Amino acid sequence: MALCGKVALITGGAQGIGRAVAEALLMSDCRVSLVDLNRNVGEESKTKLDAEFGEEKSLFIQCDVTDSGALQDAFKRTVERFGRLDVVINNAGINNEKNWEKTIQVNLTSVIKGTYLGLDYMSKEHGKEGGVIINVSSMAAFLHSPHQPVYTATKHGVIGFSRALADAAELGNYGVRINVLCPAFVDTPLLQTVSQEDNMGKFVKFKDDFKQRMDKFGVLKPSLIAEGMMRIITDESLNGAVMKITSSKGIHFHNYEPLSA
Ligand SMILES: NC(=O)C1=CN([C@@H]2O[C@H](COP(=O)(O)OP(=O)(O)OC[C@H]3O[C@@H](n4cnc5c(N)ncnc54)[C@H](O)[C@@H]3O)[C@@H](O)[C@H]2O)C=CC1
Ligand SMILES: CCCCCC(=O)/C=C/[C@H]1C=CC(=O)[C@@H]1CCCCCCC(=O)O
Repeated sequence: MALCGKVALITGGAQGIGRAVAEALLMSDCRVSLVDLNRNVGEESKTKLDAEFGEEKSLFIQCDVTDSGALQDAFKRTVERFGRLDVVINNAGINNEKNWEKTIQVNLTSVIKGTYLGLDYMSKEHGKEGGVIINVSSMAAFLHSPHQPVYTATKHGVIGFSRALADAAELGNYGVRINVLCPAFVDTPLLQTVSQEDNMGKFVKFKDDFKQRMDKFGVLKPSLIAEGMMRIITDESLNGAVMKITSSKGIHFHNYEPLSA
């Protein structure tokens, strides 16, 4: 997909990985809609992006992705402002094993809703021009840990849902590619929550083990994750792909055994 003039909606776009991919897209002359719960950080990011790229290139929408109406409105406002939608990145995520129901709502339920909204605005089944959806999972879906059982479950779910829907998109000729990105540890505020009891609950007692894994596996820069996302967006051969990004192997893909006859 050539990005000049295209439009991307990024949930959780105010900081961290979402902010990094927003910058990468803007540098490719794509316009971006930052959808985020955090109004203060979102408006700060918008101000900085305006200074670098011009205020007409981006939009910040304060939105809780677990509020279905607000999420629908964010998609509607994005298309009203920019006239089209080509890329959806369902990136917003939390790490809360105490309020684990909330973790499921943000990390999985809202990713499903954001994916279906993306199809509403991009799929040829609705007379649209096609596009690409990236759903953000985690390497926790491949190397689980005792620290985050529900977070891990949500990230597994993102992979299963996305790969199944990618098959449907191909069979149904939606013209929309649906792919998954699984980063290992990334240097963002989210990573700091692993030592907080408010987030980890009883699993906070395992924080030393978690930190040992961070030391062992390394911590990635958000810009590398953005690079992986740009590859998914621009490589139109990718549908149902699961990109993994680790310190040891960099950007690579998970290989699934073909279905046995
Ligand atoms: N940081 C890491 O080590 C890794 C992160 N990931 C995933 O990457 C994605 C982005 O995470 P980071 O950038 O690291 O986190 P972050 O905490 O820096 O950014 C997440 C953004 O999502 C927003 N957000 C949270 N709940 C929301 C809601 N209900 N509605 C709208 N926005 C909401 C936050 O306000 C924040 O701006 C998440 O899905 C996370 O699970 C995956 C693997 C590793
Ligand atoms: C608080 C959210 C941040 C955690 C997200 C995440 O990806 C965690 C993954 C780890 C949980 C237990 C593990 O051991 C996972 C490590 C994943 C790194 C795997 C790297 C493998 C390699 O470099 O070959």
